[in-house]
Amino acid sequence: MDVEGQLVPKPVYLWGVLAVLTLLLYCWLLPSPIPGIPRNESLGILGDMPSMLRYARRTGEPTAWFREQTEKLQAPLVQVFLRPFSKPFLVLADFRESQDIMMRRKDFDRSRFTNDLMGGPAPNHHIIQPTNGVWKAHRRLLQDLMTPSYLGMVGLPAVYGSALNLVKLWKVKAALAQGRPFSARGDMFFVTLDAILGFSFGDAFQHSAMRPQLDLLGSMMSEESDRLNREDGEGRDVPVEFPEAPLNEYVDAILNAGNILEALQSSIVPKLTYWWLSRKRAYRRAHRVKDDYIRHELEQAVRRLEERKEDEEETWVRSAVDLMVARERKFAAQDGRTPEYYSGIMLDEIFGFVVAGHDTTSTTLLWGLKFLTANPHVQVRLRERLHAAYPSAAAEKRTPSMQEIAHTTVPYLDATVEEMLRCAKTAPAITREATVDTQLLGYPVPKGTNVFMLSNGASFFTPSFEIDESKRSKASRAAKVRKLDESSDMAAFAPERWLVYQDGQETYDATAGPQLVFGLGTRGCYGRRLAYLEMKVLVTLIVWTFELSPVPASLASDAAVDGLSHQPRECYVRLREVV
Ligand code: HEM
Repeated sequence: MDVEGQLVPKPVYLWGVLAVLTLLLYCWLLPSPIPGIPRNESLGILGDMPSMLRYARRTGEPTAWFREQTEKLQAPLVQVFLRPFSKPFLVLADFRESQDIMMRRKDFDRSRFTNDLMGGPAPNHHIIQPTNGVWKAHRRLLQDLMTPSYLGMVGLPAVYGSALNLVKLWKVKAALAQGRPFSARGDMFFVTLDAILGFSFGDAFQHSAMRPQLDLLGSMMSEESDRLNREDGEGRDVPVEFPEAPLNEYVDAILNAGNILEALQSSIVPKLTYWWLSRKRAYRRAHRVKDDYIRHELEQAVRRLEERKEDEEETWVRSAVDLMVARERKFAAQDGRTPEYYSGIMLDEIFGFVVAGHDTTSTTLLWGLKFLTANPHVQVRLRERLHAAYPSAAAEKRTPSMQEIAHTTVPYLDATVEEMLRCAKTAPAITREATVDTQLLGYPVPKGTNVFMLSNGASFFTPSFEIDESKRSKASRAAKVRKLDESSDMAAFAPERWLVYQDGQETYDATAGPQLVFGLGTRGCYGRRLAYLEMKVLVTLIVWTFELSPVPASLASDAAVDGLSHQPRECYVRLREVV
């Protein structure tokens, strides 16, 4: 006993209580795993976050970190802890199970993760909605935009026109570069931008990104070419750096308003990051200019619509915006309300086309150029098939016309584009959220758990993990899924994996390999048909017109960076005209 008759002095007692409380708090904050699902052991309260951030800083590819966890833990389903004090995220590396979740299961839906990302910049876009009445109402406005007839009427001219501009630009660049390589990044960015803006706003769209590039380079004199070659070094392998014309201010604003997504994508607290970034003057300005511009395009479309009679067919429609205002008028009449042509929904859905459809397509094409450059035999085979498919164009030494392309099927082209999409890993992970307590591969999955389904590892580029059939869902077991051939080199770029031969005929088979780049099921990519169209037209015109000659190894690295999509760090081409 001490002098005051206490067993333990008061300060010591208080320190003890504090220590116990701290310990309890620490234990409470520690990651609470889902029983049984493999994970990294001995994690602190920050979970896997430090490891993931270190990896992301070192490589620029956080999505590869996810793949590495499945490889390290040797399991098709693992759990990781990525946000402070939050539930685990599941990582699934199995094509068949991912297909099942997206195509058959009702207990998984759009993840709130998407809302964290897009909810700030585009709060009225359907991508953030669960599959409910609101989502359906938005999609009703866009209905038919991706039908073959609409794509033929609006999508194809927009894509073909911008592809022709690319060919023109590259002819000029090939002549100026005199056999030296140059970066294709800006050109792919511009050509896909024109395609999606032409699709969204129609042929009245004034602000092409490609035309100023053409004007700028077209005006360069031959002395300029000598200067470019002299200044940049004499070696055949030293890349030429071409000047780039600035973008129109509206186009620039649309892109800048979308660029914020890159910062949100890499943030561990995206909502807070959005709150902070959206206060910056540059962002507020870009957002305002972008909205003003879209409103202006909507006004033009409403004017065109009002020049039409009420009951007229939609044959006048020349852009996504035209179709949307026509639909809005129709639905408003059906519902007995005034049309809301300039609502946040209209603005965000149109903005969404550009954001969702531009970077993704441009990135996939950049990878595609790298794959073609590294695989000259694929170029040769594809060019042969194209010449056989368009004999008149080949005989007349001209580019295949838009109509010829629209009405011809070239299986080897389809296979090449599909293989580009697989190997590019443009969207290396698709996310879904459990809407109820459920099960995955035999493990309990609490409601609200997010699952990242990978397309950059096992069952895509390396053989699938062994999975006990009894652990799969009933629907998965019942579905007659084809066992994919995993005996060939899965990591290789080989369009042939998508081809089958029937009666000696080469045929493209979209189910012959694993593909998740567009997601799947009801919530799969809305714009995939437009993306295929763009890729087919651009790959056709590029391979028809140019040989993509090898570039030095120092310009051909596979390094990538995860932004809005999984982008190559560099993409150089060396062009030789072949028509
Ligand atoms: C190579 C090009 C493209 C890739 C790789 C791509 C990829 C994706 C992916 C992975 C998703 C999420 C799918 C899911 O959760 O299951 C998605 C959704 C979406 N994409 Fe694409 N996309 C591409 C082109 C386009 C284009 C050209 C457009 C528009 C014109 C577009 C519009 C959309 C929209 C609106 C959604 C949301 C669908 C919904 O939530 O219901 N995408 N895309």
